[in-house]
Amino acid sequence: MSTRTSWADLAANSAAENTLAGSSANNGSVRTTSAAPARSTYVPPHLRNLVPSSDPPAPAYSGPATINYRPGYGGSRWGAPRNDYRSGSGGGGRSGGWGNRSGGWDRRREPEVNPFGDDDDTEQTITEQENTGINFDAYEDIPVETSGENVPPPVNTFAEIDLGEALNQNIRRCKYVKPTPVQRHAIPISLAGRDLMACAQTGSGKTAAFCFPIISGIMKMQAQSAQRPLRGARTVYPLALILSPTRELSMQIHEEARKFSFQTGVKVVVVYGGAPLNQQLRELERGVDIIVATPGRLVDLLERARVSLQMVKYLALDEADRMLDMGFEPQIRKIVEQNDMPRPGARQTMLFSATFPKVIQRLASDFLFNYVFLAVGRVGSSTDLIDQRVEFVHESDKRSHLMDLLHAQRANGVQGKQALTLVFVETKKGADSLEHWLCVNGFPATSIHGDRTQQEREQALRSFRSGNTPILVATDVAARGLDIPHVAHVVNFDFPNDIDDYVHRIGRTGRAGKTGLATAFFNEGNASLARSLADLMQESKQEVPVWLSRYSAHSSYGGGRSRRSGGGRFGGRDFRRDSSFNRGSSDYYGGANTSGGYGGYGSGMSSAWD
Ligand SMILES: Nc1ncnc2c1ncn2[C@@H]1O[C@H](COP(=O)(O)OP(=O)(O)OP(=O)(O)O)[C@@H](O)[C@H]1O
Repeated sequence: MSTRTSWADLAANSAAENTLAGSSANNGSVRTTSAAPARSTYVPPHLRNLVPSSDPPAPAYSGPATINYRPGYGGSRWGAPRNDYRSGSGGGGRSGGWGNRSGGWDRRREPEVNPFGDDDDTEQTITEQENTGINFDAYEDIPVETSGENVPPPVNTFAEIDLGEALNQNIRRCKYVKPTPVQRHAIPISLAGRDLMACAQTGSGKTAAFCFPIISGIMKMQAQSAQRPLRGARTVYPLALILSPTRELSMQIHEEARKFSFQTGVKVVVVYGGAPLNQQLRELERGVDIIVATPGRLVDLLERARVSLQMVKYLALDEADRMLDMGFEPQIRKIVEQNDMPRPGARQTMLFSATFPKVIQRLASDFLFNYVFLAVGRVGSSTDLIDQRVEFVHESDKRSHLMDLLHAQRANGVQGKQALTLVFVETKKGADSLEHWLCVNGFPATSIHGDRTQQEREQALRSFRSGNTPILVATDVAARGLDIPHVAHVVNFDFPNDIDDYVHRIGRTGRAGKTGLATAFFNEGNASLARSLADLMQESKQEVPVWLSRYSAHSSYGGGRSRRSGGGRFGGRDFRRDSSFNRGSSDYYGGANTSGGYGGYGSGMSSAWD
């Protein structure tokens, strides 16, 4: 089943929806369950959150509930202003109104920090503007494809979905007036218990699309007083696992999930490499329902038997194509297949990304059971909210060209806290060197890459995010997922080796209905990507320079673009519909079926474009 994504018409109803969302959620399963006849296992509301989510008693602890990753470290190493921004920010502020509610994940031990109130006022105001001034109508014409058996229909409003009152409250606090297209489709599919492979453009709200069903599902489990097994003294048993490829993205997902789960009784903990393990262990010991993790640190915790995946009901892979490419696949298989995690079908699996090459789709189907494929927009396409420019620049001219761009920006008043510039380079050394050069030339810059310490990486991001250092030079470590308001310009100083990386990089701007600018420096060295780039630009209604068309005419698909082929204009996105994968591929399906039928494409499968 499929419908055209059309939610601009909902704008007029948004106020009514805000009201309705609350009342609808009152019918949610939390209440329903507590009123159910079988009361032998009834736990009074005031004790429900005392059912520990990990066995050992909490250690004495008086600090904040969140990991402090905001040390007072300067932004740039090269003389740009040092920033101690937010040094005075603390709790309080915006807890009024909700402070009396009886939620909270573990009130015995410490009060739940209000994630809506612990940032300074400036950022709060920015967030509100972000979401209320949002131009999601820009997505109105995006085609949506769903395929799979009995696909649950999309919703038009949050009020139509039974997410639970506490979560609905948080959605209102986030100022999310209506669901984005991917949310409209993905949330009902996940709430119906179906596995999902979802592809939607950068900045289109995928995080909430997988977080909401997980949080809502755990709230229901808690209301049913679902007990976790007796366990080893220090092992924790999360109910959901969210994996992401970078530390910073995991931290961001954690922050988002904490907001969404505020006062729901659902506890979210993040674990990632480069930060002290002990601190993360202590956090886990205080209780965890949802664990957000980078693969390496999670493997470490599994090997130490500090985390068991035995109780995992929900598995979400953000940036799923990256998680399953050659770099990460062995670790993901180890986590998902070689530990005690329930098999596909016994858990619910959700895979999300803006890009999903077919080879990776095929691999991913190992992890899924009778799943729904959802594509909002063309798989791997970029949003036309991003104004894409490509300039032919020889290697030796790149710096002076960048300088010209930055001077022009300055002259046009496009700079400062409201207009951040993100510059992507290929190598860590290149990032250091360009950062230095920019600073020396009067453009405050900082950098993020894999050779910087975690503290430095986080400080660089903070300094950029706050606008104190309005230029960030980055390797691909910052290419995916990061949601930084006010990134006005993404510069591909070095063109990436894969067109999908280009899609993710430019997707750091033009998010959530806002417009953005992306400039790429292109030269002979990138010729193999000319066709992929020209196609991508055309798809997103961009003007393709004549010289690029000429390059494109002489090049074959490269850098992953060929993976997009196979299908008509809007067809062939779900690899199961692609004849090259189906014809003569009985081995593949046979193999999958013998191991439990994962990924099969049942006879009742349907697919449609609107
Ligand atoms: N329903 C909504 N209404 C308003 N804003 C929303 C809504 N859903 C998400 N957002 C905002 O949109 C922005 C982008 O969301 P998100 O980071 O989840 O995008 P994404 O699709 O995961 O992007 P990427 O592919 O880059 O990872 C965030 O700032 C988020 O708060």
